Amino acid sequence: MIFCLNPECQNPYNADISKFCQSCGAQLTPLLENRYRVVELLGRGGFSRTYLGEDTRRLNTKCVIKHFFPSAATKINPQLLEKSVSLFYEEAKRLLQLEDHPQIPNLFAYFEADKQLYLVQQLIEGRTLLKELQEEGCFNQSLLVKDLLDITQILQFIHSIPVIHRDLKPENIIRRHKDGKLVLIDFGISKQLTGTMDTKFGITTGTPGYAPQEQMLYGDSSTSSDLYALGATSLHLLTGTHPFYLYNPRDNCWLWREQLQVKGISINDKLANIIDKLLADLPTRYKFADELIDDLNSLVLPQKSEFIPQIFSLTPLNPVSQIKLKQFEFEVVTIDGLGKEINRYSDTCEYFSEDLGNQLFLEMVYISGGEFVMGSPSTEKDRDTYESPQHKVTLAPFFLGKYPISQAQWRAVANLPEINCPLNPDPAKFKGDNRPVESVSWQDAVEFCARLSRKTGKKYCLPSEAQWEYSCRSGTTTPFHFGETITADLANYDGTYNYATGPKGRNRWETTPIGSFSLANGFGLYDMHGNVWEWCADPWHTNYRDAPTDGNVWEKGGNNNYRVFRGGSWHSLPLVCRSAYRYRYPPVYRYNSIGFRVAVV
Ligand SMILES: Nc1ncnc2c1ncn2[C@@H]1O[C@H](COP(=O)(O)OP(=O)(O)OP(=O)(O)O)[C@@H](O)[C@H]1O
Repeated sequence: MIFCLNPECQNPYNADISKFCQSCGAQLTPLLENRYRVVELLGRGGFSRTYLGEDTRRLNTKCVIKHFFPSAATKINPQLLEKSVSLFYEEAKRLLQLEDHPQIPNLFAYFEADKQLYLVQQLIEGRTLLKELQEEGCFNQSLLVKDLLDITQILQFIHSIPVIHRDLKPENIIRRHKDGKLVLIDFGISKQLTGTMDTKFGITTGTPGYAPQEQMLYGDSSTSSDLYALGATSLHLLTGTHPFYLYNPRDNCWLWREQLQVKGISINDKLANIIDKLLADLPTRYKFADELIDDLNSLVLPQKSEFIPQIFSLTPLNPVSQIKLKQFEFEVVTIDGLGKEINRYSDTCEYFSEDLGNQLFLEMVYISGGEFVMGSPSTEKDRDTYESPQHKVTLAPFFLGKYPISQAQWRAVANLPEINCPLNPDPAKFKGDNRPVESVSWQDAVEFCARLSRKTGKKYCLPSEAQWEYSCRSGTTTPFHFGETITADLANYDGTYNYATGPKGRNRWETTPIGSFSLANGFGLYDMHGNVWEWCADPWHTNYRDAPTDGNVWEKGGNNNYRVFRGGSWHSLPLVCRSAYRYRYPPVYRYNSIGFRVAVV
């Protein structure tokens, strides 16, 4: 069977031998790119058709083929057409960028054939939540809470990039048959948040009923708008009524409680409050996924168990104060706001080398103590409230890894006897002995430090947030240790986006060997911006109010369900690579963008 790709064709199924469609006469293409066979139509959207396909070079495994097909009105408007093409390309880019998450389809291919654009992605075998609702009826409370938690964790991941989905609704969530997990699809109007990007796309701004007003009317979207759409999705699943019909725009109020009453459905007050907060106006709405996760967890886990790290405690047998230090030379560069080099100098620092065996060494740089201002000023572009208030911190001297831990170093330590938990000796996605290790959780990193401490008799640990920021800034007060901006020639991040007035560059789509940029910061440390995020020891605090001023790990009042990481990664926007930027994940999460470097105190 050959499927006719003419979107207007009324009867697209043709016999295998046909060259032209027996219904519309269009020329037939048996295999796209000599590889992908279209089998049937799955759906049609604003500017594309989605087909079920087969990959003939992978034993005819099923896949999803999206065909860019703008409407007639779009085709005759060059500006609109150009924007639609770029959105289609962005969808492919987004899938590639997010493929690390198991609940987002992988991108298989993006290509042009016969002057038409196609995107091929992983088929998620399952049922959309809309279909499930239509076939099984309204969701009960406990299923809804479980599903909300699952989706919110996916949102937490995409928001950390930061990407906004902008079209969350039951049609775009599939429950995967094989494991019951939810998968988020259709990144067709998703948006990468950058401080410099125009928020008005001018094409499509979400689905009425699900997208909040600020997104529908002004094209403004944020992490909060996806959470609003999640609230509207909950209402649909709970009541079986499209959220469009549950809102009274004249009186600006929701009617979902009335609807539940009519249907004789009652829900827990806490869940009702969560839904209210998801659908609230901007200032009072949930802003971040993890606030919602905490509230949902309190519904499913009445006695919430916090993750208590078992940190290996040891009195150093081999205090670093007795180690004879060596010196190394390094080069430092400063750039102006346009990314042009304005200063280059050489300097020296002291360090010691830890012998890991087999000619493998871990270089630890001496960081002299001192005072610095932690956090970003309110004038810093794209800064977040998390980074405030700025406060003075005075630190004692310590040692910090010259580079993030490499895969060879990881393997050497992972093969040492276990202390608290097993370690995968080869977890990284981007293989290479000299590339940074990634796909390791905070818990794994703590175990690494414990094993290394036992082997060496020194007290290895993750740096505190204060130690990390002090080290990264190395005396600078600018957004990056390089200066007012950053360029893709100096660090590994998504250089197709720029910071402030800095230039755009390339996106490498993978980690780079540690130290490959050959430029250090003022303390002799490499790769502090980009390459891999680096776990810090601290639990999460939403701002620096009451933060300690001695640079130690800030345990008190912290949320142990999250641990902080810093510095940005190979797929980060430059704004999140800033010295002051901070983010967090549960201590058990592993992603191919997160690694760590170690400290010795
Ligand atoms: N990766 C996938 N796995 C399984 N089914 C999919 C996948 N992607 C899309 N589908 C199915 O195809 C339908 C249409 O796909 P999709 O939502 O991506 O496009 P659309 O809504 O038609 O287009 P637009 O991007 O314009 O919104 C979905 O509702 C879903 O049923």
